[in-house]
Amino acid sequence: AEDESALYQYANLFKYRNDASTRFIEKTKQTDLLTANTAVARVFRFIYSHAQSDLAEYSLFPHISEPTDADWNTFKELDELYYANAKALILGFIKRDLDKLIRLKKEMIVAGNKAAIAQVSSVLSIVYLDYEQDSLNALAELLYALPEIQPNMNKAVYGFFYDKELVLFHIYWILYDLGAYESSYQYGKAYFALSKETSPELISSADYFLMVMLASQLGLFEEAFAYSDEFLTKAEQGQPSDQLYAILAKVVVLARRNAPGDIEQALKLLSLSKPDIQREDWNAIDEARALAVNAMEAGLQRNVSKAYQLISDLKLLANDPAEPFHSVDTKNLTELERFIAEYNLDSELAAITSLKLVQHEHGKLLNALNNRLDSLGREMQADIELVNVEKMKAQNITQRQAIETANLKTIILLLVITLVATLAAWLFVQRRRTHHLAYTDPLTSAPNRRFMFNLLAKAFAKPRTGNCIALIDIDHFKRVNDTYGHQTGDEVLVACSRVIRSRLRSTDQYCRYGGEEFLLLLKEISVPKAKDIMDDIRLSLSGINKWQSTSANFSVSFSCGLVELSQYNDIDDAIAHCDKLLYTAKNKGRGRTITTSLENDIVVNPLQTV
Ligand SMILES: Nc1nc2c(ncn2[C@@H]2O[C@H](COP(=O)(O)OP(=O)(O)OP(=O)(O)O)[C@@H](O)[C@H]2O)c(=O)[nH]1
Repeated sequence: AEDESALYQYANLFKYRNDASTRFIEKTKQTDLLTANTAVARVFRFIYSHAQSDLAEYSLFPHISEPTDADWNTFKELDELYYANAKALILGFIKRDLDKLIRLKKEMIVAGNKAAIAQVSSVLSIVYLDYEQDSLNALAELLYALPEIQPNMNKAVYGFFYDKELVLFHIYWILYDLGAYESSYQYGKAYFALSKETSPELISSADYFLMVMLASQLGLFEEAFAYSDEFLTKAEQGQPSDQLYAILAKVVVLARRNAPGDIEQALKLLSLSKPDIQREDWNAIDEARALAVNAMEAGLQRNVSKAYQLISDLKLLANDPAEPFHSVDTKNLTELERFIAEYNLDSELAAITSLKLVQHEHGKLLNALNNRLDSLGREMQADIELVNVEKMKAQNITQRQAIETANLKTIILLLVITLVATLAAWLFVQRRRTHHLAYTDPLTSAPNRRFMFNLLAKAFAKPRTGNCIALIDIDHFKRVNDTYGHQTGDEVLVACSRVIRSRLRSTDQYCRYGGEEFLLLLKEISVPKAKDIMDDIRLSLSGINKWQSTSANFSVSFSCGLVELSQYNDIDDAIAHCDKLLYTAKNKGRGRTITTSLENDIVVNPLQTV
């Protein structure tokens, strides 16, 4: 007969499954796992035989085969949660059958068993993470599981049941890997807070290191120092490499805070932690320690090339399979490298500015992602309700087989689509921004010379009859600056650009050509018509006499040279002649347009009150 208390005892063995065979067998002998002929025992024997291949030798049942559907049905009726876990472990880690695992999750959704769904989701997340290298889907599953998964209150079944600490831990690291540092820090905080209560021994040195790096990077120095001090204390009982990283982490916090005396203290910490024995006696750890300490020292002293060299030597050492390093070392080293780069960018204002720009966009992208993620965790209830509605509908029309839980797939798909779309949008914005910066005048938002020359080159490439260019220069602009100040001068330039833009036809183009000069390209137009447009612009501009930066009322005019392109061999000739005509316009009293064919000019509105 099936026995519920046996379940607990079998699950209890999970944590010994990788121990030496004798110890594991000794533990199993304290239960009836090796002798019971029940469905549950068969399932557990199958699970444990995977890690302990000689299990059959000790069992009454020398043939250990995969549980049958009948076994699973019996198991499920006995306890749904244990059933879901056992099956998920087999499908996820022994069979590695992702499709069946997803089907198991759907089965639990149909059953409305939240605890079981959370467990299957957790197993799914690890499968995505470890076997599929798919951290996004892993993240989706973890966030899905998070609201319903329980903290590790019962260490006896640790491992067989996934706990909230583990889920938070994975979210913390995945978000960090995705570059979502702020969210990573938030989940890290939750992970630390919970684990300190339930299982502080499971918080690793790498967890601490990252937490200190994240807090300090986010400027949360109080928290950073708190984590750093805990790390130092904990590292005292740890490996020499733990102690080293604890010191390096503290150095980073000091350097990032950079209060008076911080750098000195950081350098002192570094010099104290250099290996003190003779170089000939160094082992790999000493070597690594010296490299790391010297790299940080060089970084703090702004000797960047030396720092990078040392870090790269260190990475070589850490990647050497012969040496006793963890894989996390490489991750930690990347963090250190990032810190040194960031610290030394200080002197390069330009680089920092552009970096900030990028980070700003990056921030927006991550916000979008974070928002999507926040809502994901709350989807489980919706899924269950949806399935219930579907189930009722299906019962009504006696089509029970048509219960679809496509919603699950939709969530994950949506997440991926959102991410890809925001990434694409971000890249697009970046490209647009670069393009915009390269081709736009920042003051007037008019296209710049470079942009115009591209267009002019094209205008010259085609038969160019009927295309005109006009060069505009604001009259007595220096006086505007001298009388009302540069800010007002700027305002006039912006107004002028705006008027030009509003008066041009859609086929025309213009640019800010120089200080107070604008160059216009007017397509398929006669010289007199083009001149009309210029007069129209001048008239509109003369109507503007109120300014934000001054209470004075005045308006400005401009002089203009205008030519038709077909008369010239290249752009330079055309512009040079245009400039000459502009000069003539200035000499003739300003406020007019001079063309080759038309010498008549109307003074519309010379500068009135300046
Ligand atoms: N406020 C402001 N002034 C600028 C800018 N670019 C150039 N200037 C000023 O524009 C003025 C141009 O003056 P000038 O070329 O001497 O000629 P003008 O005063 O316009 O007189 P005419 O062209 O002879 O009518 C200079 O004083 C420049 O400092 C700008 O972006 N903002």
